[in-house]
Amino acid sequence: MTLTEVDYRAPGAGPEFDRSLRRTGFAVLRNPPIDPTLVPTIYHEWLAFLDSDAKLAYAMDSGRVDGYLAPPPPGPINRDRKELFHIYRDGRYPAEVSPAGMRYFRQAHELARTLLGWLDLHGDPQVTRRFPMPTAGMIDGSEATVLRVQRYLPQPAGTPGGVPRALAHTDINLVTLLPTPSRPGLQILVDDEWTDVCAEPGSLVVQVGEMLEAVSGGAYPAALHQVMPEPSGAGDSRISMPLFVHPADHVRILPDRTAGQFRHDRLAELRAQNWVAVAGGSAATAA
Ligand SMILES: O=C(O)CCC(=O)C(=O)O
Ligand SMILES: [Fe+2]
Repeated sequence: MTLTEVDYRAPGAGPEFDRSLRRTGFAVLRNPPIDPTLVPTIYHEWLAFLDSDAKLAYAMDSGRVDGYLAPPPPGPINRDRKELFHIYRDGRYPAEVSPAGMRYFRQAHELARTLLGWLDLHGDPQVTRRFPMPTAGMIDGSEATVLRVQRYLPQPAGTPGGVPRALAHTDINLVTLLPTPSRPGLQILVDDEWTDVCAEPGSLVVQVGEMLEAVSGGAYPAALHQVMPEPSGAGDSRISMPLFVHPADHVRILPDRTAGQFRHDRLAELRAQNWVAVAGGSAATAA
């Protein structure tokens, strides 16, 4: 399948974005209105931070949802081998890095609001009319949105080529904004085929999450995605930085479930399935 890319600045970007989301569950957005120096700066600074022991002072102890989560110990290969740091608007932020991560959070969140507004403007009124409120308004005042800076460890020598770096999953939130990671590997299932989504640096992949699928009665299908190793084998570590955009907790996603309940229930299910779930976003690792 050929990937359609939506140029944020082009006339017709809104309707094209909406069509792509409805047809495939995701869209690749070029020229997003985000300072282009931020993502490379963050990858550079956070690689050094994650290489240091300073990260350990921010451990995501039990009960906390912000901060640093270590990779799983070596062992079964069917676990996502990555370490990560969760940044919430009001959560801990490392003193060892510049404020670029926080600036990115704010700019990407503002962009998410604009993109959800495109659904209100250009979506099928039959679908959006049934939403409990305008889509863009769903994220106003949300405290659950989380920016995850994560590093996949290099694959150990001898790892079979077909073992994913991130197991296939859907994100539980409304939409996810993913700037181009430091290495390729992301695949999204489109028409029953795993499709490589390898956008050029400076682009953003926007994925539909389970809450947007639920609130739209399936009109916007959640993107099933995974991260595959590079064909060359072992490979480098890989940094990616999804922003999991959540509605405010009170927003009614289903007649019997608010966004807060939806998140709580899905995280409980993921824990029960042995995913090491991290409140706020998708599950981080599977055991
Ligand atoms: O690293 C990527 O490319 C995707 C990450 C992802 O899907 C996730 O963390 O939920
Ligand atoms: Fe994901």
